[in-house]
Amino acid sequence: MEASSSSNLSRASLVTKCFFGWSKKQSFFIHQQPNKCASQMEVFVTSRTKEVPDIPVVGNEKIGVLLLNLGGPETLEDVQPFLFNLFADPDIIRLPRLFRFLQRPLAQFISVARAPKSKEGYASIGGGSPLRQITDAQAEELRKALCEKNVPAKVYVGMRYWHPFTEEAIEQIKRDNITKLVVLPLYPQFSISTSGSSLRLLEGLFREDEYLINMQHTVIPSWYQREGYIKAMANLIEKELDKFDCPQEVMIFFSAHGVPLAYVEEAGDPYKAEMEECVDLIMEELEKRQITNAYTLAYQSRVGPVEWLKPYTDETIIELGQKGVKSLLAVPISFVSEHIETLEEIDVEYKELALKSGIENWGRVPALNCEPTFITDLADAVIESLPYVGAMAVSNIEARQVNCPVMQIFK
Ligand SMILES: C=CC1=C(C)c2cc3[nH]c(cc4nc(cc5[nH]c(cc1n2)c(C)c5CCC(=O)O)C(CCC(=O)O)=C4C)c(C)c3C=C
Ligand SMILES: [Fe+2]
Repeated sequence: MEASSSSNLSRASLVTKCFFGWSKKQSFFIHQQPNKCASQMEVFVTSRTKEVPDIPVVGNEKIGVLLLNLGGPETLEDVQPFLFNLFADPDIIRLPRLFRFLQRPLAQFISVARAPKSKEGYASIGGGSPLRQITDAQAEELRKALCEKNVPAKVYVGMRYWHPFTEEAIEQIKRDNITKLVVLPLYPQFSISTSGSSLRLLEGLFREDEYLINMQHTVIPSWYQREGYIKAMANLIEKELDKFDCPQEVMIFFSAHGVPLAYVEEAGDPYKAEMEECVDLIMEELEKRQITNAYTLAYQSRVGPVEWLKPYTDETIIELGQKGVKSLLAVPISFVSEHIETLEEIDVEYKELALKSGIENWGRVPALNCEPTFITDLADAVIESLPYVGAMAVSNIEARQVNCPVMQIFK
């Protein structure tokens, strides 16, 4: 497994390089904004991190942690410009170099076409994404956990497609004169389309900026293997299983956000391999607790006409119903916060489909959000990465698997 994911990684870096290269236009200015007043547009650091006026100093160092996340529309008015930012990302719609000039017109077209359906979804979960609020809360809990472990640090939130944008967090990091930075994508498993996209953006920002290029930093590329994270997931699953009348008869249904198949098969995205290993590790942890339920992994949320990772969640639910499975526990596995795809797609659409397909008992494991074991583990991940701050990885393969500087991820 390790050897094959290593070769995938080196292939990934080659293919992403030749497909995308780097475009300066990709940075800050691509973000589309709805018509907002200036004061709204200027908000960029989380309100919670703002409440901490002084940056803690350790020796001569000011430590920062940058949490990278996707971002989500906060109002229905934000939905179309948020979708534009998402589809304008060459790591989301991968066009051959020759057709790159079509990226933004295509993003405009797709975002306008998709907005009504997407708005319906956001309307049904209260009119916007909870992602900013949850990520801010995670940042604050992480700051407290680090402080309790005697590592005072300021925690920043940088979103890829909506406020607070990564570029804005970086500007604040510079204003705060942070001297050591740990970059932590809030995605347990690495995908070109998520952590990869955010890190590519950072790479461009660092390359162009004298302060950043000299700032000591490290990246934690993926962390699904961490014991604390695995235990936190197992705890949540165990607790939800106990709510069923016959817990041992429940099928544990891991549902991960999909990616187009070509990401894995052509671009060498390690996402599928990391996802499968992650599920194995969680099941091993459950087995240690004498929980030996049947389980399966499927992929949800596909968009557009191309083939995505299979099996698809909806088709698998129907098949399980046909096979006579009566109890299902859905486990969202690729993302650590509640979001539209847990609150709407799983809780409403898939639940309805399951009940129609003959499944009688349905449950869903909540996202980790600010679960204390999880936050403590994130704090440990940050602390363990500190010795790597400023250190170079030996190879670019190593750079995608261990802590390393941004510049080495796509080397
Ligand atoms: C690990 C998680 C995610 C992967 C991998 C991922 C890939 C991916 N996503 C799209 C298209 C869309 N994603 C949308 C929302 C969305 N995606 C993720 C996570 C992953 N995406 C999250 C957490 C969210 C929701 C944020 C929120 O507002 O709560 C959307 C918008 C919603 C919708 O219209 O359905 C789109 C579109 C692609 C194309 C892709 C891989 C190439
Ligand atoms: Fe997505």
